Amino acid sequence: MPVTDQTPVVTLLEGNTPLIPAPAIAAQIGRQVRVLVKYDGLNPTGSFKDRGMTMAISKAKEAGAKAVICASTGNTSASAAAYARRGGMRAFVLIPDGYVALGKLAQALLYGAEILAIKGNFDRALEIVRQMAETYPVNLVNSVNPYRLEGQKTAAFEIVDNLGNAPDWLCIPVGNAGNITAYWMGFCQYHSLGKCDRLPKMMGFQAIGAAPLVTGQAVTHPETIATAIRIGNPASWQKAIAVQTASAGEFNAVSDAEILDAYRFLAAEEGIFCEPASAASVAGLFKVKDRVPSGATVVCVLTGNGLKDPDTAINHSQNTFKQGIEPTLDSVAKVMGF
Ligand SMILES: Cc1ncc(COP(=O)(O)O)c(/C=C/C(=O)C(=O)O)c1O
Repeated sequence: MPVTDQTPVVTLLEGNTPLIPAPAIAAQIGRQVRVLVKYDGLNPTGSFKDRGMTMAISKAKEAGAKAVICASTGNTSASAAAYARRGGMRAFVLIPDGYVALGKLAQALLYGAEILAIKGNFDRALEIVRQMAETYPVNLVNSVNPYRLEGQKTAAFEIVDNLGNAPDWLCIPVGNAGNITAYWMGFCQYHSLGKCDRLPKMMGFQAIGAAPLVTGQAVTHPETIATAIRIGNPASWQKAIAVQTASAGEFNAVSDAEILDAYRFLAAEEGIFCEPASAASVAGLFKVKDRVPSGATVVCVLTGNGLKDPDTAINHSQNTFKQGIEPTLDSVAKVMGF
């Protein structure tokens, strides 16, 4: 890691998230395919961003920064705020007004972020914060900051440490494309250290309404219910293409309906509540399941905790609950069907 004894360590003990076997997903594929999910929603602020933020904020503090800035669809702003405030710095966050999930807004507010909700999307916000960091004394902590990727690559380290090798396939949701780039960095670094004797096929998935890496064209008005990946012009576009080429990987698109089906399946069949964007990795695996080699080991990255987006959970749950039940044993037993 690019740190020295002089680097202050701003940490919330992020990382070391569980790699959970997913037998119900594997059963949908068959052919002795093994599926595990890397549940990075269990990081301190509830998403994988913490891995990169501990590094970016520690290095910003080392450089004497007094303030950091980021554009965000929500998770970056929550994580930047938590770590910057812990590091004694101000955190300015630009978010697309009206398109940030409730939990993420709650976090940014409570962590003390200085929130600027712009009348534009993430891509426009990113353009502005890049100009801000060039003009004013604020340190940019979006994933164009290389220290973010250096932190996020640790998830790949953990997967290899846990499996004893790299998986055959890695399925991951893609927005700004920093995370897929970071995972590949981690697998390659571990491979060069002899910690694994293979590299995974990197399978990136985008929402159909926000899939520039699939179509090859930037999307001016990206739209998807998975607001975390509602991004039309990925900052790490070229790096992601390089990962696709080097890993013989693919970028595929999944519909919002497919994302929501996988989102509900993960919760109701595996007991794992992730946010909609994260479920794109499983929706994508389901979509290409006939092409998974028999006996392969597949890891799907679940990038954010489901609690981040309670509105989508309530509005798109296919579950209901009965109300106004009389508070007696008989009434309850009757409703339960006894
Ligand atoms: C849950 C979740 N899953 C996947 C992604 C895509 O990762 P990248 O491909 O590295 O962008 C994001 C990204 C969110 C932001 O970009 C932000 O928070 O500003 C996310 O929050």
